[in-house]
Amino acid sequence: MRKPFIAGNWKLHNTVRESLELIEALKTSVKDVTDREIVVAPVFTALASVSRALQGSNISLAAQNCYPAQTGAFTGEVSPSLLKDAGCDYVIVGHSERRQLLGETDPFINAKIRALAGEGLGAIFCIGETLDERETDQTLDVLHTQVTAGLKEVPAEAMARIVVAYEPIWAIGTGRTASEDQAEDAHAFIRGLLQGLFGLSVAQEVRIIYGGSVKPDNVDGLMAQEDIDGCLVGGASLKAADFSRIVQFA
Ligand SMILES: O=C(CO)COP(=O)(O)O
Repeated sequence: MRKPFIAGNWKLHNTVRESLELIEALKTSVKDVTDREIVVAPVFTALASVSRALQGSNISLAAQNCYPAQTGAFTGEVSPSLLKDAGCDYVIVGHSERRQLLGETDPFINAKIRALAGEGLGAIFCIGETLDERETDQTLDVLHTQVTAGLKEVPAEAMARIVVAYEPIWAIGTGRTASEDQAEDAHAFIRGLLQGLFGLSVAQEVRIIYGGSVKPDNVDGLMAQEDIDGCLVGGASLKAADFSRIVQFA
């Protein structure tokens, strides 16, 4: 039985004060939820404060990025061990915004996932196709490449802490969600890829979550699909009422 995993990716939003206001509102509205894993990913500068505010709550903390080395001459970068020290349980890796805007490649993303696994941290591993790739029937090829390259040489034991996020790029921030069938087809395909890489029992345990314009009014239908185990929410995670409704999907 896969526990639903609902994560809010705050992207480049919210000062420390705004982050704390959002967290206080969210803590109150989801305090009775026990059957779902709830995660928020603030900006780096708010991690320590949000971590303190989350102590004793049912919400976990994620960072939005990491560098695949623990220490060294890497100006401006942050390592998995420092993120763990700051209170993080998860790190988002491979987000399409970083792939597209910052040129992150599959091997680099793979190195981050292995570094996180080595530190015992979870990864929220994002994959997904562009609109052009979908329209030219390349979606499954793209997902195949991203999954096999991103999870190369990742130990099967680490998969218990890795959540795969299917985020079709054309659905991110556009208000255009993948249909329930489109999302379910992609998720079932990804689960099959995981089975090929790690075997049936691992594939059945890994949470595969959907991201791309998830809102209070479409979450219930998405979550009703067999292979959709949660959501990675951008815009709607910045409003406590919307995110709390998404967490408490029907
Ligand atoms: O990129 C996303 C989450 O990582 C999705 O963003 P939106 O929910 O704003 O479409």
